Amino acid sequence: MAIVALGLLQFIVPLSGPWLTKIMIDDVLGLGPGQSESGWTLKQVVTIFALIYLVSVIVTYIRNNVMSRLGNRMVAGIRRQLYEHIQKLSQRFYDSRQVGSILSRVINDVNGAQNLVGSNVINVAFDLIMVVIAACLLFSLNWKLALLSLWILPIYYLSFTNLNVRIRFASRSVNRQMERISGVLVERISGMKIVQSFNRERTELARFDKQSDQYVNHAMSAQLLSNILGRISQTVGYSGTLITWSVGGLFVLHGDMTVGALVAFNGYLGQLYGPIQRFAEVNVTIQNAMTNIERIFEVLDIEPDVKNAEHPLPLPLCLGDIRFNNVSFTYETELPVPRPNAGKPYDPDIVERQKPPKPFYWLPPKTQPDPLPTVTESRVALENITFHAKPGQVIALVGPSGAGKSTLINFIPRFYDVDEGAVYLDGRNIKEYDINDLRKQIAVVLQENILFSGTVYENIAYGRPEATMQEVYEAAKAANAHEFVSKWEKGYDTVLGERGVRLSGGQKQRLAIARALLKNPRILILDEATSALDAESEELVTEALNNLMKNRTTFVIAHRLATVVRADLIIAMEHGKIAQSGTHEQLIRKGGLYRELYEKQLKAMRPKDLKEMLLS
Ligand SMILES: Nc1ncnc2c1ncn2[C@@H]1O[C@H](COP(=O)(O)OP(=O)(O)OP(=O)(O)O)[C@@H](O)[C@H]1O
Repeated sequence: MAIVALGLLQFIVPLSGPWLTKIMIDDVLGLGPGQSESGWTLKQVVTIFALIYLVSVIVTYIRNNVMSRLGNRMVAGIRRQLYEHIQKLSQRFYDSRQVGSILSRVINDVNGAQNLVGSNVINVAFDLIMVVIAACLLFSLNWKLALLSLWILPIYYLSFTNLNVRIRFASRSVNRQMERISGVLVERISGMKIVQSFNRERTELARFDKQSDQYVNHAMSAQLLSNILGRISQTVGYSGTLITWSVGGLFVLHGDMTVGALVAFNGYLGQLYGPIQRFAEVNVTIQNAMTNIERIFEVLDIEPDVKNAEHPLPLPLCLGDIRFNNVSFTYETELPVPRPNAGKPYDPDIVERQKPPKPFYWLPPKTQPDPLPTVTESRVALENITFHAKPGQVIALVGPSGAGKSTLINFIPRFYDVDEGAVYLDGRNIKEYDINDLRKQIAVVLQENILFSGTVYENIAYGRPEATMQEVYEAAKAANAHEFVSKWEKGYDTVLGERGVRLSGGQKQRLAIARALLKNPRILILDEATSALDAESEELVTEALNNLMKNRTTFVIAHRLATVVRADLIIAMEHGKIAQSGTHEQLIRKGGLYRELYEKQLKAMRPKDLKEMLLS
């Protein structure tokens, strides 16, 4: 409201200027008829001019401030909404996108959208009102001259209609190309060790150059079109002014118009053409921002596929009884495909520019972004999985690589939902529970654990920020992490992560175990560390894990025989199916996949570990 009021006030200056000029020339300077009756003095006119200028400066200052605040707040709101939304999306969303490309939407597209929200659109709206008022005033001053100077506007309209759609297409390519650049860049920067160790810097730079060049090409096409539009509107403006001076001059010479009226007419003509030209200039920014907004909505429109039931059941505390009933699951990954008839070999680094379908538009067309063509690649990962984990049991998942072990554990915290069959927790379908409550009961410790930048304390208390210092110490002690943390000068206030202390694999793992312990979950999901740890670390980690597993239903992707042998239920998987299940003794007796795996691992074991395992 305030902006509109201020915007309206701002009209006073440009609109009253030519009118006062007319009074100045015709009445005060005495160049028009009947000047003696109007009674305007030079002092009065100059004072009004001065007042109007002063108001203009103040109003513009306030308006710009209000607008930038509004723009920034709106953009911050959009960014928050986007982040909130992508947090709700399941792993399916993250499977088919690069981190950099998601980042590009949250950072680059939202920034682009700010250009629209920040200033241009509101200015354009005011400018449009200004154009209408200026046109009315032109007609009131001299309708014949007004008609003459307005006839060229359709040229502008048609060029705008036709060039704009092309600018929009080019802008879409600009943003898509930026997304490709971000995708590759984030991947390569996070994997810089690999790039450097394989001496691939030059190749990577060449790839970056290729992507960048394409970005420049797209951006240049958009700017070229915009430049053409700008020059057309400039030509329209100049032609209008030329017509006014030549025909209006004749009117004045024949006494059909006063000098003041002609000058005022030209002033208003400036207010008519000015906004049109301004619009042409900011057009590329606006079109770009519109495509940024399209892309933000593309993400916001993705329906989360893992979501709460309409009336979710609260789950304050669960027993941890888990039953998989005939669960099947297929990964569906969307892969880009070459555009049909593109005529060039497909290059994943390059976004080809799409051309608008029609050569000529009489009306501004509504264009939707053409989705990039993809093929869906399906991979059956699990078939008919049925088993029962009783509260407090340890379930060991074993099997060759790619058998489906990690996929199986993803359904318990609902990182994905099953395609067929169901997972039951304490006798009810897991989908019936409130998803936040469900996740409160589960802790996940993976092989490659992620710690965030922040202090040791913050990392351990990540799942329970309200935990007391004492609770954090106890969790760290049980996880065998207290000793190494307390040796550091700043102890639990030591900053980890990007600009902080780097941790060894074993230390990371123990902090992740402390984080899980503090959460005190009923269900635990573990992906055991493999050979990455040295003997001493492994011993400490194993002890920590044993502490963590006590009295919880534990699913463990087991790499160590000691865990497997002691498990209450061993599930041996192969090609997405359960090949065998039972206890160690049962499965050894039966023979088959499990015994083969067991014997293979037994041979590879260190004598010390073998002794330990047999004694335990
Ligand atoms: N995000 C994904 N998108 C598509 N396919 C996937 C995805 N994750 C896993 N797969 C496929 O599903 C199958 C099972 O994979 P999964 O990771 O569950 O096996 P795993 O037994 O845990 O293997 P590993 O012991 O090597 O970790 C494999 O064929 C794998 O290629």
